Amino acid sequence: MTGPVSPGPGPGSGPGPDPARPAGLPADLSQALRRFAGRTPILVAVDFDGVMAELVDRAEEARPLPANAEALTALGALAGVHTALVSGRALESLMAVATPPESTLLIASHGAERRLGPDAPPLELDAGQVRVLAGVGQVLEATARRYPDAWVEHKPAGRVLQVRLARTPEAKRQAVAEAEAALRELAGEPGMDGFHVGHGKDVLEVSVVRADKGQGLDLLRRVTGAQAVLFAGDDVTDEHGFARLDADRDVSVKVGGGPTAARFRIEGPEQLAAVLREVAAWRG
Ligand SMILES: O=P(O)(O)OC[C@H]1O[C@H](O[C@H]2O[C@H](CO)[C@@H](O)[C@H](O)[C@H]2O)[C@H](O)[C@@H](O)[C@@H]1O
Repeated sequence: MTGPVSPGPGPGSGPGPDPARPAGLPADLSQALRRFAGRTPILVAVDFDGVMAELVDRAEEARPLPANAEALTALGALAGVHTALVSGRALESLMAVATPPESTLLIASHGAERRLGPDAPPLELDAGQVRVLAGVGQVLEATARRYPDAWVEHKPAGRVLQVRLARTPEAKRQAVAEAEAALRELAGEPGMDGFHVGHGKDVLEVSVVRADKGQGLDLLRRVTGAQAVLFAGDDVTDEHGFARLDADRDVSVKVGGGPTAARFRIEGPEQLAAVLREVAAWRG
């Protein structure tokens, strides 16, 4: 394993701005990216919805902003840089909307599914998990039927109540509250308590496999041998990832508003490419 590489010229080290470095990021983030880029190997891990891509009404219609996709692909081509998408989406759905290059490592279903090489072993559920998943699906479908434009997304290990299109904010809250109450009842039935409930942006997620993005990042750090990790995410589920980062050597970036443990913040997906390009520029 090699040590930190020479950081090269940067802010304050010359008479003017470095022409190779894109302008526009806050100075403290820029400096953190410079330190991050000076380690080898590094891992750049990015959430998909709300980070690589703008949020849209129908999950299957989300696409990465072209500038983000180009910048992540370019980073992944650099020596000593690993790239990853770390998403709550099912692996198949993530691959369909993100169309990442083969070199991009994929953590999907919040960590329950992964593609770390040419073959991604399929997620296998035991009979008990299959039964619980069916029960969860019935509960969420019953709720969705009562709310026009609510629908249920299927994943190999979970079901998601999608309420983004529900008519009013009150209808969204009520649909989620009803589903939670019905799930509590389900958990009281014999052998049916093996599920985990999480919240996201206009979604109620239920999984029969316990996994989170923090575990996903730990795994990526292990398999890549990364000396430092950058993780950018926008949702509450990404806080599990931020919590696993080291304040000194890693870089955590919250995308958009809301409380967070991340050290840095950018306004939205349209600012991500600048972050990625800056890492590439500091790597030289
Ligand atoms: O971890 P992520 O990559 O951010 O995935 C989290 C969830 O993303 C999807 O839902 C979100 O994006 C949809 C499309 O923009 C949007 O309609 C929805 O309201 C968002 O919550 C996906 O459908 C979920 O399964 C993921 O868990």
